[in-house]
Amino acid sequence: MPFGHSGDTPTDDTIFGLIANDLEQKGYSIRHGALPLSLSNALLDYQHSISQKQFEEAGIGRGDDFVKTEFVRKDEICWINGDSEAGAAWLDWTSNLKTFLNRRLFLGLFSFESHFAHYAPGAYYKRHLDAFRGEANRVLSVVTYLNPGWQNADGGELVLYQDEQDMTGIKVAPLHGTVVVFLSEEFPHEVLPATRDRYSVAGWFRVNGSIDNRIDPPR
Ligand SMILES: O=C(O)CCC(=O)C(=O)O
Ligand SMILES: [Fe+2]
Repeated sequence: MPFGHSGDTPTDDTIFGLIANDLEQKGYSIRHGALPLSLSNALLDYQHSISQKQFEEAGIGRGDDFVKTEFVRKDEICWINGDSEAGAAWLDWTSNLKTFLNRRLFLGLFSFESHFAHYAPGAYYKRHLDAFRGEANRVLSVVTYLNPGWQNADGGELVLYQDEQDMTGIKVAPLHGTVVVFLSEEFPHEVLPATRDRYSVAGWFRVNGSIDNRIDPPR
């Protein structure tokens, strides 16, 4: 059981229950230590093993609308498929989360896409929403962080704003194993620059957006 739980760590269903309650009450959830440590470690090891050329500069939009906008974001990304053991275990964990949330909250989540992200020192992602034109079927965003030993002075916080008017937001340090989940269309957010490399996985659950009998075409 390579990515299982040791005796006194909470089970996935306990964590999923807490996330579901948060989503029901607030529309977002911030849970430290929610990702099993063995899975966080495996994802971090795997991310370090991916060669630089497999990472791409991140852009905005998809298909013909895709643009690289340095002004908006400066991270590098690598999409996750199930080919690696760590990637498969992550997709398994998020699939279980999806099933749990669909049962509890009737969200109708259908598919999931996710990528590793690397923010070099000074990199950022300006305030944005995750669901925009052509991607209105992104329903739920999930982010987890892979940064053992992160200090407050390292910066790199996610700032989650309650709505378009909120200019203060809630700051979340990108601590190893912290999981943040929020409704993609409701919460503007940004990533502040850090003084060290910042590693994460960002993903999105979508409802079924089938077009022309192509089932929920991916990005
Ligand atoms: O890394 C984070 O904290 C958030 C990343 C993000 O907002 C995104 O990739 O859309
Ligand atoms: Fe985002």
